[in-house]
Amino acid sequence: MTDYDKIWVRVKHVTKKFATRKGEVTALEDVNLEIHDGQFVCLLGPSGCGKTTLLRMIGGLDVPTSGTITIDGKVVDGPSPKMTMVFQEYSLYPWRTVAENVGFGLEMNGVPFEERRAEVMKELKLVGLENFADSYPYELSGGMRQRAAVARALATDPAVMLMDEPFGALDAQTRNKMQRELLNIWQETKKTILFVTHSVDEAVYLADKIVVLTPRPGTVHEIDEIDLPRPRDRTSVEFAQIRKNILHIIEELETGNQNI
Ligand SMILES: Nc1ncnc2c1ncn2[C@@H]1O[C@H](COP(=O)(O)OP(=O)(O)OP(=O)(O)O)[C@@H](O)[C@H]1O
Repeated sequence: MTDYDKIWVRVKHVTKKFATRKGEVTALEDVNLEIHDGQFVCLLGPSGCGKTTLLRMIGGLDVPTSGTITIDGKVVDGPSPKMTMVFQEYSLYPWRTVAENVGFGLEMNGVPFEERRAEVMKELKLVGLENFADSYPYELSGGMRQRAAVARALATDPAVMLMDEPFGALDAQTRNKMQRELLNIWQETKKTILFVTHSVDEAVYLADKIVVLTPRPGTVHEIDEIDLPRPRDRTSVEFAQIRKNILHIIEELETGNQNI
């Protein structure tokens, strides 16, 4: 059951610096964020503002330079079965069938074949790929591969799905279709989702909370949270109004005016 009061992810005063050949790069500075159970949160921001860096740290693939990230109250100290990541480039194993890819996490967790197959088929049905279980990734279109990647993420029943521009490589039509499908999956599974995008339209369409991350040269990164009405309740007029508000907030953040 979804309980909006429960906080799965808490990011507190997180700063991330990278040492590079040209000196130190501050990718994120003093970022704070909370993600509640069942929320669909979109992390929005221009290229290079630190979206992937934040997602990787939440997923335990990298560590903050300072500050803390907790999942369900425990400090993140590496990848955890509570979180799965879906990347833009699908990351499917080419030598495994779709079913074997989707069941990979379960296989690693020692789930027996019959049980695994049943779970895999359930997830493949959810993403509309039940007739492609025994196909190989190269036999699928880009959209179908991304659906397989979503099914693989869902198969291990994570508390939070971290999605890094998962539809960025798809054509506009397939991208729209995948967005609708993801919303349906979200409503059916009640998963908590943190979805990175640089598209304002995608964020407004998908999210019930948008977090805007904006780099301002020479100063700290700004982050602003906008709580939105549930996507299904929105009319096109509301959509346009929300989009306008978000663009205004981004503009204000970029010019450094905090009085919005
Ligand atoms: N491993 C690394 N080593 C050095 N600098 C890095 C590393 N990873 C990220 N950075 C730097 O940190 C900053 C944020 O990068 P990040 O990839 O998180 O941005 P992003 O918002 O996800 O960008 P995009 O939308 O283009 O994917 C950039 O200046 C980038 O060059």
